[in-house]
Amino acid sequence: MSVQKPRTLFDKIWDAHVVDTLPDGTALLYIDLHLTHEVTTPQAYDGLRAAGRRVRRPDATLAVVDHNIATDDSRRTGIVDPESRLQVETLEKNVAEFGVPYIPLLDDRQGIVHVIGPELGRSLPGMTIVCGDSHTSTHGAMGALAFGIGTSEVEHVLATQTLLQKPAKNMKVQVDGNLAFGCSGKDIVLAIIGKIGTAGGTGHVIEYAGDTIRALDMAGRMTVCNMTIEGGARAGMVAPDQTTFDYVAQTPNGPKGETLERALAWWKTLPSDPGAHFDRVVSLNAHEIAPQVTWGTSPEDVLPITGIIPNPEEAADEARRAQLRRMVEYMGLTPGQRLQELPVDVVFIGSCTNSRIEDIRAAAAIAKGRRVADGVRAMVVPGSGLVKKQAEREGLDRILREAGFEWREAGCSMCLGMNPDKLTPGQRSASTSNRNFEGRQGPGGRTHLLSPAMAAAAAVAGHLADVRDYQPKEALS
Ligand SMILES: CC(C)[C@H](C(=O)O)[C@@H](O)C(=O)O
Ligand code: SF4
Repeated sequence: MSVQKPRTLFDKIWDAHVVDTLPDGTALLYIDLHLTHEVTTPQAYDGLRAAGRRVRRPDATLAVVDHNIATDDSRRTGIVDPESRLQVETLEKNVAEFGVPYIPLLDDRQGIVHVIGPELGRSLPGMTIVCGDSHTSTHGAMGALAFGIGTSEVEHVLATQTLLQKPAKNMKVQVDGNLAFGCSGKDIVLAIIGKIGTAGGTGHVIEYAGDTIRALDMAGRMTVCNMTIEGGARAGMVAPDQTTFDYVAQTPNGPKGETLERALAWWKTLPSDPGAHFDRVVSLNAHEIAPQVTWGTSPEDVLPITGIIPNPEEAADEARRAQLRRMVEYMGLTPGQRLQELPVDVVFIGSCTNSRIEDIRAAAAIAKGRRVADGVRAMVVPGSGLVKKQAEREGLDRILREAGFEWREAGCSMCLGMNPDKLTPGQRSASTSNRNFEGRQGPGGRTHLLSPAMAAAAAVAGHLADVRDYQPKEALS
């Protein structure tokens, strides 16, 4: 009798989706869900049109607009910027022509593609999920194999519902122990990237394991998987468990009844087998994680909030010294300065990393009974219309507005400079997004990445602050 080799979660999903394998190991994978947005689809549809092809499975494809749209009332009267307007109009024309389901801008379900997939119950355990967007790794939190693809691959998936993929190596990131007050999924993933570096996951799919990960809610797991891509890995995933199943059961479009029962029977077989081989294992102790904040222009340049700006001259080699000098200069910093002394101009709570209801609750808990500091612009941008409605039902919008935060409509917003929400040159932001390279939030803008609770603390303090000094004053409700 042959005994099957123990397999990882990644191996199992991969094996279940292989249509064919080439001698070099490259596989043609079946794709269960193709999420799409306005930025990376125009050429793909042009390609289909030129070849006279149709979309193979519109029912397994979903389109939404998120990057190029305004997050204030102006969205109701049309997009002002001609380039952004063209992107959105092009998507609308393409989905109509090819019969692809589309969530329009003014629909309640509209939102950031990586928020709405799980929320609607479209991103499910065991699936292969792709999108022409690097942060597709977010959906791995569902126990799915989810990764970003390029525009030519978008065309390939639209036409065939399959994708060519080289096999990846397995990496396990094991996090154990209780998280301290003020720490969240964001602090975990920033600490991981600080440890492994932005190239640390190259060629690997990361499975997050350990009791700290198990204790995270789905939003926390999505935050961790979301930033996996910033650690260089191809995808991040968390094995599905009761937390996942309970989440799926309450989604509007997830499987129900007997279909759900059958799905559950398979989903429960997905977690990595005991003894499954991981090419690399990295371990972290949650007790050692303090609230994190990036100081430089890469997510790996991260420190506990109690840290000080490093001195570039102390770096080991000239290349790193030059890099650090440039970062210190661009970010307008002085070596030896305490992170907590840095005044912020803008606080952005949003993005596919941290715009779910749990993130907004975390920010509101710190903001309640406090005021945004004078001269600080603080904005909260829910990840979807449904998150926004839920927050409003809970009265979180009122708490945040009373504290002086702007309460906006769903979209990518100030995560990237592709819509009216931008930093102006020299502005410093505390941002719950995932990228901090030069100009990411607008030309000349300076970004510090942190968690929603830390962002709210910065907003009320007027400078980067330790959320542990800003314990909630009152319960949320
Ligand atoms: C516009 C899109 C292609 C891009 C990505 O792939 O990540 C964007 O979402 C981002 O976060 O920079
Ligand atoms: S919120 Fe930011 S990271 Fe996420 S998809 Fe939009 S632009 Fe990309």
